[in-house]
Amino acid sequence: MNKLVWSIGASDCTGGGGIQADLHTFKDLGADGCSVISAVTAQNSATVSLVESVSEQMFTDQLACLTADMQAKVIKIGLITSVKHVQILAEKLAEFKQTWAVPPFVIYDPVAVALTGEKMAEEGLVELIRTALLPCIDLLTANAGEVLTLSGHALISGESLKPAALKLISLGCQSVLIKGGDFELVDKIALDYWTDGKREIALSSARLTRMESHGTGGILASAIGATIALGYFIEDALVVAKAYLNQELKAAKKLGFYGIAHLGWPTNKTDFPEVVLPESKIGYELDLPGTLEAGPGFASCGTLKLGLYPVLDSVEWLDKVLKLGVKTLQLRIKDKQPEQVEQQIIEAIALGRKYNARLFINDYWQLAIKHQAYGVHLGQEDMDVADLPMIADAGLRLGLSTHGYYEILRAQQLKPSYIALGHIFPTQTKQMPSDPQGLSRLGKYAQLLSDIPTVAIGGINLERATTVWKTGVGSIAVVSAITHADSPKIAIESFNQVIQ
Ligand SMILES: Cc1ncc(COP(=O)(O)OP(=O)(O)O)c(N)n1
Ligand SMILES: Cc1ncsc1CCOP(=O)(O)O
Ligand SMILES: [Mg+2]
Repeated sequence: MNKLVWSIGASDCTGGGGIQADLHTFKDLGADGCSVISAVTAQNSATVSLVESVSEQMFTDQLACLTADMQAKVIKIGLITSVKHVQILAEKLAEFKQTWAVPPFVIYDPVAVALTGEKMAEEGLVELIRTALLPCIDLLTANAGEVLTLSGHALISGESLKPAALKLISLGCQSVLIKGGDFELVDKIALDYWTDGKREIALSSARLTRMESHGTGGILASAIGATIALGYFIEDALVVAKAYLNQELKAAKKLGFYGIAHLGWPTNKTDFPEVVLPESKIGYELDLPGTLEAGPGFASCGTLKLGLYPVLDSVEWLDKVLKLGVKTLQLRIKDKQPEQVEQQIIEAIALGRKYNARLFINDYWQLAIKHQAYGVHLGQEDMDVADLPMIADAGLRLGLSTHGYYEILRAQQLKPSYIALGHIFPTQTKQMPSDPQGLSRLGKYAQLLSDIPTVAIGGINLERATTVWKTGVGSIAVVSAITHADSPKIAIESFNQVIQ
């Protein structure tokens, strides 16, 4: 897999920022890195004493040499001090996007654009960045000063973030992350806001500072780049990068000057940000769309380990597996009108009660409430339309599907009864819009969710069950491994031997 990130920017002799910190971050997160140096800086914590741009020829040749060897999956741009370099870059990025088999994802962290006229930037640079560079950018990561310089919008309140980001998008970049590292809209909270003009994401973390804070924005952008190069969606990359930076900032406190600990992939749940829900104080201030709100949570399943979890499409199948001792199961009937499934739901619930089993109803949450089911399972799209407080008030358990870090953190805020993680392997049972996540990601998610029941789903069969179980996940959900088995009885017994 190509997981190459190019860092285009300046050398920072402290190693705390610039190309040095970028390459270190890529490697630390498991991506590969190359660099194109635009300028060399002599600086320390007190001053930037000299900045020298490299020649146009040197800048162009570095790009040409790298292109000849291997195209980048992600290009991360940092400090660019020369008008000529911006022109070359804009031309080259347009060419890469048109001619490469896989167009690169381009991130721009507009270091020092707020310092025009000083050592870091030539006259006319900002205007050219606005008109020529921004249209080539997939993700602009900007702090308050950079937002002001590039968009003319001052960030004075939560409400001011969205118009500023939309202004930047109107200049041509595909999406914007406004970083809250250098301004505080909410007491003691570092709030990051992302939008592509359609979706919006806000992430909050306790504000952390370090002795020498230059370079943190670049590290965040590099961590996003590395994570995207590894194949994560943008929303997951934002979450992982913020967790990575939090981890670094905490450790750097102990390291002192320029301290960047580079502690690898973040796994500690206290480093991960909270997803801001629309119905929350900050959500209102940001005017986030949607109705999700953190309530008191859903009834508990009484155990962290839900064990083998067959997902079945008829009452006959439920009856068969209940007789074989299954204790967690789901009725999943797709694409029928409620009146067509109500009788089966009634019978399923009665069977679940008879066998004292944890029976979840997929999708039909109103019928599940009406007939007092043990629980409901909902997907991401279902969550937007279902009345979650009503499900909680009725005392039903709730299981939620998730497909990555961002959805997991958002689901966690809702305090569901379990979180499903999928799909893990290729599956024939359902058309999935994304690639399978694999065991390594499953292990990372399971580690993060050690205090809530987790369920792995998608393409899990007997051969794969042992490695899945070793990730620490609390349950294995299966469809075809039971319904296509020569003997469902032997299949269930064999799964139960793995899941102890
Ligand atoms: C245990 C479990 N995990 C995931 C799913 C998938 O739910 P959803 O995303 O709502 O998709 P459909 O099942 O409705 O197609 C599930 N059903 N059960
Ligand atoms: C419903 C669902 N959601 C994610 S994968 C999946 C199907 C799992 O079926 P199988 O166990 O046959 O791969
Ligand atoms: Mg569903």
